[in-house]
Amino acid sequence: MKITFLGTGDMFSVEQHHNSMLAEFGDTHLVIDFPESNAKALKEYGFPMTDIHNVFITHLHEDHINGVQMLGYYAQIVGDRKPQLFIHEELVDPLWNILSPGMRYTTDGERTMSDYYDIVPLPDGGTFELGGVTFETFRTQHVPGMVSNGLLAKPYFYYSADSTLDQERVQQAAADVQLIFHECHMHDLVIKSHTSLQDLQQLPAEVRQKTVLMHYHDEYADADKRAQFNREHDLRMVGTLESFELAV
Ligand SMILES: Nc1ccn([C@@H]2O[C@H](COP(=O)(O)O)[C@@H](O)[C@H]2O)c(=O)n1
Repeated sequence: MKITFLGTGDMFSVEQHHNSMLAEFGDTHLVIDFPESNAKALKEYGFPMTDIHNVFITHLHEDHINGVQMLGYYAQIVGDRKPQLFIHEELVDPLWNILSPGMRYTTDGERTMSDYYDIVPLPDGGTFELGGVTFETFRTQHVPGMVSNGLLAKPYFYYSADSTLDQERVQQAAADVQLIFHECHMHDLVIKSHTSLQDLQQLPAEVRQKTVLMHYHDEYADADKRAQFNREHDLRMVGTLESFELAV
């Protein structure tokens, strides 16, 4: 499995793309979240947007979904196939509420969400399969009351999505995967909906060594700054368009 980060920035990032990850495996792929910055990242990476067929949506903060309208239109107007959207069942209607002002009315009449996307609604803890890989979803501790999901793909990766640290879950998953992709705001303060470096440093050394930090603020858009961080820590930061090869 080849993992490529299409973006690693947080909500306020202007110097790097918003956080999103592409996993390529067998003859298929999955993109986690679809910010508008993915269009540029995919072009830079050389992956045509018309070839994006599978997207998992973690939650509905704008920086994770503000490219979903473009993807739907692009697939229909330039491409020839609707993308599948894997999404928690309680997020389907709220997502259409966000998209519909720009997508309901067309020059060919009214449209619904299923005219643009093949929706795969997932229950709490639901799983889905693509290319022989099972993806297990789980609720994350992001903002109280808000539905937000992470992803576990054994034996490949754990993806925290946006979350405070769920230490028990991370430690349990670490035994089954090669890498833990975990959000980390990298500010020297407490943000109640996100994870700090200090939080992640509480993980055992063998878990930290598998942990890759994503979704951080723009100070670390600078590659030299990340390289210095990576030299000084046992967990490491990933940069936009950086890739990892994960063995079966
Ligand atoms: N510096 C920051 C950045 C974000 N937040 C809170 O995080 C949530 C949005 O994060 P996403 O990346 O999911 O869009 C939201 O609850 C913000 O209030 C913050 O408090 N400080």
